[in-house]
Amino acid sequence: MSTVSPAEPTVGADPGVPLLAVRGVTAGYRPAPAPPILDGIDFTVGAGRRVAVLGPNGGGKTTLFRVLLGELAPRAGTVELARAAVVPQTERSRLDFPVSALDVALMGAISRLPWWRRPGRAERAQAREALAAVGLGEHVDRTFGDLSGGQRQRVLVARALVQDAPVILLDEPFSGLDATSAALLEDVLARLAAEGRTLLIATHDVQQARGWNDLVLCLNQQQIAFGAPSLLTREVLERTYGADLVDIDCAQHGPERTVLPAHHCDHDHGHDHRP
Ligand SMILES: Nc1ncnc2c1ncn2[C@@H]1O[C@H](COP(=O)(O)OP(=O)(O)OP(=O)(O)O)[C@@H](O)[C@H]1O
Repeated sequence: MSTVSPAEPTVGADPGVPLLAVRGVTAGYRPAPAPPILDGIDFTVGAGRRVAVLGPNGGGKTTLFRVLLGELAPRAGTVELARAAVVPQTERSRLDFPVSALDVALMGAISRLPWWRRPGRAERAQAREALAAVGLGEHVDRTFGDLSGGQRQRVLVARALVQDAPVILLDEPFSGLDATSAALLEDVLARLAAEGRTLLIATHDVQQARGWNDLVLCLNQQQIAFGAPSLLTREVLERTYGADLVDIDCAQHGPERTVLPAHHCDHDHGHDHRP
């Protein structure tokens, strides 16, 4: 499923009917001859899969998501997907708007409704259901900005559920969450995958990606590798993270886990400790 030759970026195909197919994509913010931000991206993913999208800062994870959402047209190549919803980084959400968790989840209905229809009773019921599905049934009327980071992240997952998209893109959803909040979110994501949704999850946590035992996509402007987490060898991690890779000798990572991206060691800092 994977090779790691730099001259020949990995082309990956997840067996089964693809829900998402990215074929030979090159993309950038400025036209050629400016170098592209992403080059030679080529993978397919079937239903019900979690894909950990790994890469250094500036490696192109968010840019790939923008291409998948149709916000950035590729310079070359094609993207085929039914419909995608995005769960953005919560730090980028406005927290000073006086909106409730229900209001935020309800925003997911707007993209599905014709322009003349405002969300009504059916959509409100759906938003409540989505909030209950992410474990926030008791918090529908709470102000979004007053919720913890983990709760806000789950409200944004509920909004994506209301959009009813088969593919959900999550941009570093675990960033800043403490262990309890991260575990709650992990459970929600595992359930969504079990229901047949495909999740692309940008993360800096290589160990977490290994733990899911699903799929990993390693990006460093080029596609370094795509396939099962077993491909996360030292060589692949070196090519993915380059200078960001550090040798770890702390006991918690075990003797076989001697290299990790630098962010991994920082991921306990700055946590929001409300679940
Ligand atoms: N709107 C933009 N216009 C021009 N360049 C951009 C724009 N957005 C991102 N870039 C550049 O594209 C490159 C890839 O950025 P991107 O945000 O996709 O990386 P990332 O892997 O998501 O990084 P991080 O882990 O830091 O979020 C970076 O060099 C960045 O400066």
